[in-house]
Amino acid sequence: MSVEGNLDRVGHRSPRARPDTPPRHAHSSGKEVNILVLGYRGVGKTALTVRYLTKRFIGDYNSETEMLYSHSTCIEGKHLTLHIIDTLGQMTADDISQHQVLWADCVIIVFAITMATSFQVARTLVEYVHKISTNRSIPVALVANKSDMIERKTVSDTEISRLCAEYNLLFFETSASEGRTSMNQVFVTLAQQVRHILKKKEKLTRFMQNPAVAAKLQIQQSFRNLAQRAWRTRTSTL
Ligand SMILES: Nc1nc2c(ncn2[C@@H]2O[C@H](COP(=O)(O)OP(=O)(O)OP(=O)(O)O)[C@@H](O)[C@H]2O)c(=O)[nH]1
Repeated sequence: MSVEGNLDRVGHRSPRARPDTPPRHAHSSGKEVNILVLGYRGVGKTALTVRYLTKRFIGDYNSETEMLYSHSTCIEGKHLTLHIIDTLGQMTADDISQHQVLWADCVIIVFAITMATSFQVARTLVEYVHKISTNRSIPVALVANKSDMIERKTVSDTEISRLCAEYNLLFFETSASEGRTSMNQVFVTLAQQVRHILKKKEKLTRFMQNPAVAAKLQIQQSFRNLAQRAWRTRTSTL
């Protein structure tokens, strides 16, 4: 297998095993990005992951094992390691591991434009990921794969747009069999988004740690406490 960058296949699981404890890679460290690939069976999760990593479309993939890949790359001039879990196809949200969603810095949800069921499952997966990750904003990409089979398309653009708008999803149309550029866009855009979110968080932390800001926040809090105490005294005397 020809390999782009430094691809290290670090592990795989036994047939249809549920990996409850994904490997620990530093969460949002800025140097490592954890990417989870979800979607109904046969939509092309492996094909598009392998296409991104190796530039190749093999056509026939082993569906019995879940893979974890570690891939070194350079994005916006920074060296990053992408850890990618290519999951076994999900039939319902019950097939997703909550631990994997919590492990992920970003999620790719794939459906095939030729398979209406895969879009319905994608919606369920989007809802599940949204529910599990409410406290941290993680970028989620919806990927419409098999765009080379446009004549057999059964999912409407209106449905897709509605879902993307509802959950603020990034949207990509891809064909693992026809080209690699679109795969690059998916993985690179997500990694960039993760880095931007991290940068914003770091900026906010630095701002909050500034002594002048801390003092100002403390004064504001004291005023708030005073106001609350005064309100409590007034209501208890009424
Ligand atoms: N025409 C076309 N076929 C594709 C494309 N992507 C994947 N396939 C084919 O679709 C089939 C399923 O692809 P996989 O990558 O194994 O799909 P998967 O989602 O990983 O499947 P599971 O592991 O069973 O969940 C294979 O026969 C692929 O060759 C695509 O973009 N276009």
